[in-house]
Amino acid sequence: MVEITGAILIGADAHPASGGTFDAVNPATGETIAPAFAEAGPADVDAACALAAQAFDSFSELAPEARAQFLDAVADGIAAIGDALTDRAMAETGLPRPRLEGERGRTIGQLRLFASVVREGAWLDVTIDTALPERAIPRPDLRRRNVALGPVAVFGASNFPLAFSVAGGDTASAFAAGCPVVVKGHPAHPGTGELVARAIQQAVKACGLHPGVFSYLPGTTNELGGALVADPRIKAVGFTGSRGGGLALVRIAAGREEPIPVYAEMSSINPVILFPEAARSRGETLGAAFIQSLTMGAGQFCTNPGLVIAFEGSDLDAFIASAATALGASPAQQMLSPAIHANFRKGVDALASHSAVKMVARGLVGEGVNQAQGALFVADADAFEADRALSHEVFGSSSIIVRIKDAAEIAGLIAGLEGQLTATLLFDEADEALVAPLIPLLAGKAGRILANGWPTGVEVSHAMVHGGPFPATSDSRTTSVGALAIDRFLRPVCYQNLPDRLLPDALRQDNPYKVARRVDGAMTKA
Ligand SMILES: NC(=O)c1ccc[n+]([C@@H]2O[C@H](COP(=O)([O-])OP(=O)(O)OC[C@H]3O[C@@H](n4cnc5c(N)ncnc54)[C@H](O)[C@@H]3O)[C@@H](O)[C@H]2O)c1
Ligand SMILES: O=CCCC(=O)C(=O)O
Repeated sequence: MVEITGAILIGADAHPASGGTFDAVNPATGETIAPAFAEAGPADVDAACALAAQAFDSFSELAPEARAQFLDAVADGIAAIGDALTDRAMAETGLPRPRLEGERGRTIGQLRLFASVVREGAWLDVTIDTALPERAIPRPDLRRRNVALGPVAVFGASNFPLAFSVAGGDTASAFAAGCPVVVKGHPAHPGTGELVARAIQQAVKACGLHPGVFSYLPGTTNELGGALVADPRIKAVGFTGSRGGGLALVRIAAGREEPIPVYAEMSSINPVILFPEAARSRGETLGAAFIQSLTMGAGQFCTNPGLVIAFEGSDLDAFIASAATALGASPAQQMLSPAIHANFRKGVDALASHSAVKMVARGLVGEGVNQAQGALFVADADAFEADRALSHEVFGSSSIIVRIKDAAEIAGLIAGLEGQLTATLLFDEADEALVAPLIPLLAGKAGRILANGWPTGVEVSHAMVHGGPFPATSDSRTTSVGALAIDRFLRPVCYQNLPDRLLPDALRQDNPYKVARRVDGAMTKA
């Protein structure tokens, strides 16, 4: 059984606290959970980054099969922790067991997906333009492959303590690319973080890798995160969390002597557009389904549907009545931390006291501390457009329904929105003439467009995009979930006229990795 000691894990070592400590807190009781956790400091950042830099050359040039085996070993290690992991995560986050078991499965599946991506080799993007010495202007032999960027700093998210944390999508995709990782642990689940970090540490050892491939820095301070991003040996950053936190890291990264990319996933209200025929034919059913999505995980999903745009009238009234009934009967839910609960309360109170907004339902009041009582509001389109604050994310189960008079208003509302992770269209066939012209507009605003579904519940797959224009992310060209996430940590290098014996294995004539290649413009099979 893996023990939680509160240590800082740097490479193969575990360092007890030498400076301050902090406590894990059970958000359901407010009680601290032992042990005390070491606050990592600047010397730990320095040591972790130095080791990561030393590990880079060997890890980044590892054969794909060996790196895939490492990812599989991390997955196996997390599975082997068993109930101790979900028990600790429940105590630290207040999330229910089935949710955490599902999230553990997703985390393990995500690591295995990246193992398969690494094995398949398309990420290398091997491209060969053979020499044309007889051409009027001779062409040299040109061979391109992708290489890893360098050590990556990962900031675990509070709301997915497994799938978006220590061994979450950022870490898995950085490892897959060949980048050592230094994780700044989220202070709301330090014990969960340490259990996973120790599983990674063991996988590094079992696979015979350089210990600097992974380090774990627990801590509460902004200084710790800032120092990590500022360290010159870090070459990219993965982050999921608040807009303020993400932007602070973007600024630090941009202000370095060598600026580096920050892939921050921050804030989204995930607009849903309800079309007239769908509202007429199944408004009541949709109202109840909306509340299920809204209240999933106490609304602490970045994909939470925080805005519904719908045509005013009796069908919308039926949708609202059904949603209000469902929300009115929905129990209060535990939130992740006192700070997140306080933020939620502040956001809901601001909407509740807004003169142009009407509250139509609240969820049931909770018994314990840090419980989210869902909230549903209605406003008219002109009021919504007049105050940008109404379109800011309220992290938790709060949503606003915006009434429009006609279809002409939708384009203006969409244009006024900030960038989003998702945009959802609820329509029947008879609505399609209204839907079609909006699809290009939504593609300009969001990373994923859904038809007749709900945005919560992200599939981890090859085609998934969990990204979008600012402030959904700080870089809309990519995704933090799914196979494409590996591209964030790669860069292309072209080798011109190198003799075969000096080429990296991926580019050699005999194709030792057996990967598909583009040769003289045409794809060849592996
Ligand atoms: N949209 C989302 O997916 C999402 C997810 C989680 C949290 N949030 C929002 O963020 C709020 C706070 O939650 P959180 O603690 O998870 O996010 P956070 O952004 O406050 O913290 C995330 C991580 O970044 C670090 N960090 C934050 N600000 C920093 C700074 N200025 N410099 C260096 N490091 C910094 C923190 O220590 C932590 O490790 C929530 O109430 C919610 O509003 C949004
Ligand atoms: O909170 C961000 C991720 C949301 C997600 O992964 C999901 O909806 O499944």
